[in-house]
Amino acid sequence: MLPGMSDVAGVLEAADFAAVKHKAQQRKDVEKTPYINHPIGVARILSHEAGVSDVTVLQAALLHDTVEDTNTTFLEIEEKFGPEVKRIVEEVTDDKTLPRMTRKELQIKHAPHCSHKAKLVKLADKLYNLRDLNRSTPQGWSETRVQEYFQWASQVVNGLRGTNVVLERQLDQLFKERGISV
Ligand SMILES: Nc1nc2c(ncn2[C@@H]2O[C@H](COP(=O)(O)OP(=O)(O)O)[C@@H](OP(=O)(O)OP(=O)(O)O)[C@H]2O)c(=O)[nH]1
Ligand SMILES: [Mn+2]
Repeated sequence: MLPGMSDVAGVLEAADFAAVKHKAQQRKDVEKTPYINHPIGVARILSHEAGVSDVTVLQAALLHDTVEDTNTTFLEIEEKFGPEVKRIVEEVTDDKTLPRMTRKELQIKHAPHCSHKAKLVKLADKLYNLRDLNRSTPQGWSETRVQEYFQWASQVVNGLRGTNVVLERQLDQLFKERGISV
């Protein structure tokens, strides 16, 4: 964030940056929802539900999929938003050069070692994606694949516990509805 920039301006700067980066992308649902709805929704869960007001966390939430899913580099994030935001985004970024199963296993393995701020972003990301799965099934996903995503997400969330009571309670309710014991 540039020196002298207010908190509100800094958050809007991240929202604008993410919107530009994700502009050609859509969600996997039938309506082809603009991808930017997801990072904005994740930041909103943190501010409106989890009670998070830390600007670096809200910025990282807005930016959390830019490196993973667009041509954005960590250097770009660091130069524009500083080392702390860059570090959080780095912690929540999967290495897309790895096979999908490996990436999924690594998320379970790495979750307990994330910083508190990265854990907040990861919890809100999972909560948004699980609610989204309940709202609309992504194109090409079977009911089994949806259930497997819930199962996997519960394992990641188990490594993120003790971070935010509200988010964890919301997630536990969704797992319970799917018959997943946590
Ligand atoms: N539920 C849902 N997810 C969608 C939709 N469109 C895109 N996604 C994204 O798809 C990812 C989950 O799909 P997977 O097949 O499991 O993972 P992959 O894309 O990384 O291979 C999530 O990425 P992510 O945010 O990076 O989270 P993560 O699950 O990879 O940690 C999620 O944001 C949609 O319509 N519904
Ligand atoms: Mn995400």
